[in-house]
Amino acid sequence: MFLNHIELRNYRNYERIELSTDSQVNLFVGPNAQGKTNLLEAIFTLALTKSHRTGKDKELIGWNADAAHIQGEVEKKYGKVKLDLVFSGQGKKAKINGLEQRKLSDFVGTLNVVMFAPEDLEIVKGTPGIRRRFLDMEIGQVQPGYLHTLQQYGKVLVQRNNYLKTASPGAAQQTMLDVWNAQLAEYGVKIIKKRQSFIHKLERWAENIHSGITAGGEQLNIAYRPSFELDVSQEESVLFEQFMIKLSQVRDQELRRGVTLVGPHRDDMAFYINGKEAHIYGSQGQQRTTALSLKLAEIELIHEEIGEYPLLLLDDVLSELDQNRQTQLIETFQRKVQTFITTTGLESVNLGKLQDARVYQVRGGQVMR
Ligand SMILES: Nc1ncnc2c1ncn2[C@@H]1O[C@H](COP(=O)(O)OP(=O)(O)OP(=O)(O)O)[C@@H](O)[C@H]1O
Repeated sequence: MFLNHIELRNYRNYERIELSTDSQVNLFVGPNAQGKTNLLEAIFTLALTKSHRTGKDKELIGWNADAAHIQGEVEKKYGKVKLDLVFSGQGKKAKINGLEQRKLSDFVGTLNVVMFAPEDLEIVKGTPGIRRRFLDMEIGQVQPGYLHTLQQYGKVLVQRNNYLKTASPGAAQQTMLDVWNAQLAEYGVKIIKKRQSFIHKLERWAENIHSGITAGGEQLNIAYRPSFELDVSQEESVLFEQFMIKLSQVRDQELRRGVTLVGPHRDDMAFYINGKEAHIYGSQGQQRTTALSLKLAEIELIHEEIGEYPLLLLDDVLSELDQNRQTQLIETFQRKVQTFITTTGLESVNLGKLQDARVYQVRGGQVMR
């Protein structure tokens, strides 16, 4: 797919810009704090209705404004689609070709993107919460129904936690808890199955790509780590039973602590290089290569799932990569993927490989060709 055009109004430090982005490779150059990341963030947000760097939508609205607007025209296999997204004090509104979408999950997935930024190293090094966010955002892009299930699970989790905090001992309490348990397990198992399938496919691509980048020197494996011992390859009905048994086993502990101790909200995933966990034993370079392999794998995975390549957004990462990894990255996208790159200077970019790039200067919320 291809982003033809983007328009921002009161989005972070952009009061108003209209940009035609009709080139395969778009390079945004400028000093620090001028709005380069904000621009990529806007494209990412137009795809997922959420920023990659904040969970607080309010931060996206320009300081002197009440609402932020992002509009874009996307060229897809079946034709052009116009996307509109508005953030305001009342929440967010999303339109596809002028038609307001009742559920945001119906909007997500129209535009697909893969972002690679320095902080992606945290997917390998950081906390389980960062990996869950990565999983959820990526699965949600290709299977919008997943986000709906995730929301339902989140609602049950909040209510169940509230109940656990206030419950007094007795038979009535057990009956009520049984109701919450069944709902938690029903949505939880759906999430677990989707995560398992996504990680399995991601591993297939990432293993290959990683081996290519390291000239066959390193084998990358990815493992799903559910919050309790579970054979995730089993059918949903079997997993449901196992989940319910686990909930009954941790019941007293949960009542004491007033919080749900097992379920997808505590899942994790692990990366192994030549059999050793990258998080613990990997060098900074190996961890960075792992993050890069993951991102490149995502591009292929999205293509496999939806039949079109996503946009690739590279935020200030080229200068961090050595020549070999830069070449691998450029060669991957040059053939098939529309790419948006930010950099503070062209000297760190392998321009020989980016002959047809369109270069834009970014200064204080203005973008010039
Ligand atoms: N809601 C907002 N309203 C107005 N300006 C904002 C808002 N949020 C951030 N900014 C401004 O945006 C600028 C940062 O832009 P951005 O993060 O895109 O920088 P950048 O060009 O990518 O720089 P770097 O190369 O350092 O990453 C800062 O000047 C910041 O004050």
